[in-house]
Amino acid sequence: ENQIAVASGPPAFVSRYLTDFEPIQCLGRGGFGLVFEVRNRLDDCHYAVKRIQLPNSEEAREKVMREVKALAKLDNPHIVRYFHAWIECPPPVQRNVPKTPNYTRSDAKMFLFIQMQLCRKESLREWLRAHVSHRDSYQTIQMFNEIVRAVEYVHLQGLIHRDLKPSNIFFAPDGAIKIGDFGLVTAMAEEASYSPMSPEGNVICGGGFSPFQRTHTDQVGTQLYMSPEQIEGQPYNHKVDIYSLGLILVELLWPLSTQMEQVTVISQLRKLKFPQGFIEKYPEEAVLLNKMLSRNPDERPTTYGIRASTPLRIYQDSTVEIPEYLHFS
Ligand SMILES: Cc1ccc2cc(-c3c(C)ccc(C(=O)c4c(-c5ccccc5)n(C)n(-c5ccccc5)c4=O)c3N)ccc2n1
Repeated sequence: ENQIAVASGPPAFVSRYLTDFEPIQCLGRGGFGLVFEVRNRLDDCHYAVKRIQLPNSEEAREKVMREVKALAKLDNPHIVRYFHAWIECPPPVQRNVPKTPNYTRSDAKMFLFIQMQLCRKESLREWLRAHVSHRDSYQTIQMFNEIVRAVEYVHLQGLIHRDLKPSNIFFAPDGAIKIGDFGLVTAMAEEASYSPMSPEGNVICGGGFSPFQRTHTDQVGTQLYMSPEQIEGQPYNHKVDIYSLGLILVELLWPLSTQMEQVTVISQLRKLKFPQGFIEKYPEEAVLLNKMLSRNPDERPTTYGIRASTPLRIYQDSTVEIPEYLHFS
């Protein structure tokens, strides 16, 4: 007890990310986020870890934490699987900022890490581009049914996805559809000096394009699938997801080979103008889509109404009858 504590300064910072995981490759980067494929050093499994630089404002920070608490509770075969989340506060970095000769600035940043199931490298966006010539309508409707089931689960939790689009729909290693929010904030904020993603100095998110990095063209898609009420800043509800599902259904049924064609067809669909020949080929789907793409959210069906519709009815578990009053409420 006579020991005198020797002041050794603050404890050395130990990054949980660097301790528990070996980075394998960068999967995407944005202004405030990075995603890496990692190998867990203990269980030897590969995961995806998203690092989000927490905003400075307390309100914005609480919003991010609400998102994490909500996603952590989701448990559905068609929603990307959550494993763990934690926060790291690396020591502030002192560096000379060249603006003035003696100016130095410390960077104290907080990072949120989210560990999720690793999906296949291509999203539905890439899948749609790669499967233009041969596309089996039974398979695509089956895929759509899985997406609808996932959205139905989200709605039954009292949540709204708000950003359904092909680049937010991935595939599990076994091929099952997985919805999530695979995006990263795109405004390129100043890269934090502390970058836990490059511990050995050899696995970094280079400045170059990475498969999931959002490009300018990708920005074109940012609002393409968004409901009118969201774009116009009006109050909205879960029916915003139904609008996005309508546009996704058309893209699954009607192959679009270029980004230009995609933007043109979807822009027309937003005015309820279908591509030449679509209504003749898919008359029942067109009836459903006219409701899903209605400007009036109340006219759009619920996910129950979608699953009970003629084009999708055959894909349902026939023992479960969906009551009529749930088709639109
Ligand atoms: C090949 C590949 C590439 C990127 C991946 C990213 C992820 C991923 C990671 C690592 C972390 C989170 C998500 C994700 O879907 C998110 C989700 C989410 C959304 C819907 C369902 C499930 C999760 N949310 C809410 N948020 C979020 C968190 C804080 C603030 C704002 C958004 C997400 O980041 C997410 N999709 C998982 C697997 C990946 N696989």
